[in-house]
Amino acid sequence: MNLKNIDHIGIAVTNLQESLSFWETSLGIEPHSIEEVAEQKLRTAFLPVDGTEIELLEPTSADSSVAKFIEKHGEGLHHIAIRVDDIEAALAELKAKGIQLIDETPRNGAGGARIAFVHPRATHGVLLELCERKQK
Ligand SMILES: C[C@@H](C(=O)O)C(=O)SCCNC(=O)CCNC(=O)[C@H](O)C(C)(C)COP(=O)(O)OP(=O)(O)OC[C@H]1O[C@@H](n2cnc3c(N)ncnc32)[C@H](O)[C@@H]1OP(=O)(O)O
Ligand SMILES: [Co+2]
Repeated sequence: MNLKNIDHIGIAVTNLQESLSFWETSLGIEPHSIEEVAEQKLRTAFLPVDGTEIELLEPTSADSSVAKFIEKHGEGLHHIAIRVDDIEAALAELKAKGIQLIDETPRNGAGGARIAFVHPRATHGVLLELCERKQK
């Protein structure tokens, strides 16, 4: 499988503005994009950190998976995203190996990315996102 860099690290937050103000005022990192991703029922902000990014995730609905996560675990680290060249090929390879996938076909992510998740049970406790994007 042709894995690239850690594309981003997702952090679940209850209030995007308050969380952003920490990253901006304390660390001096500005978001390069803030976007609502309707399909995932959330709003995201992407903050660049030397070749990778922090993705803040604020749920926009009580039945969003991020809302459920915060309800159970509180705010905090939610997923790690690894960039791949060819997401269909990566998913086919994992499926052939019998790995438990959440998405067998890609969904729409932020910034035009195509994304798919591997179940935390398969990865020993980490929600893993595969992410294909044209450019960054
Ligand atoms: C915008 C986009 C982008 O980057 O472009 C994004 O990032 S979207 C990011 C937000 N979207 C997503 O996360 C979509 C994919 N996620 C999902 O489908 C769901 O959240 C699941 C991961 C399947 C969890 O579903 P649900 O909460 O209904 O199940 P559950 O609570 O019974 O959890 C099943 C088991 O997984 C664990 N679990 C749940 N969420 C976890 C997480 N984020 N990291 C690690 N473990 C996690 C639970 O503790 C539980 O463990 P035990 O079995 O040991 O009790
Ligand atoms: Co993500």
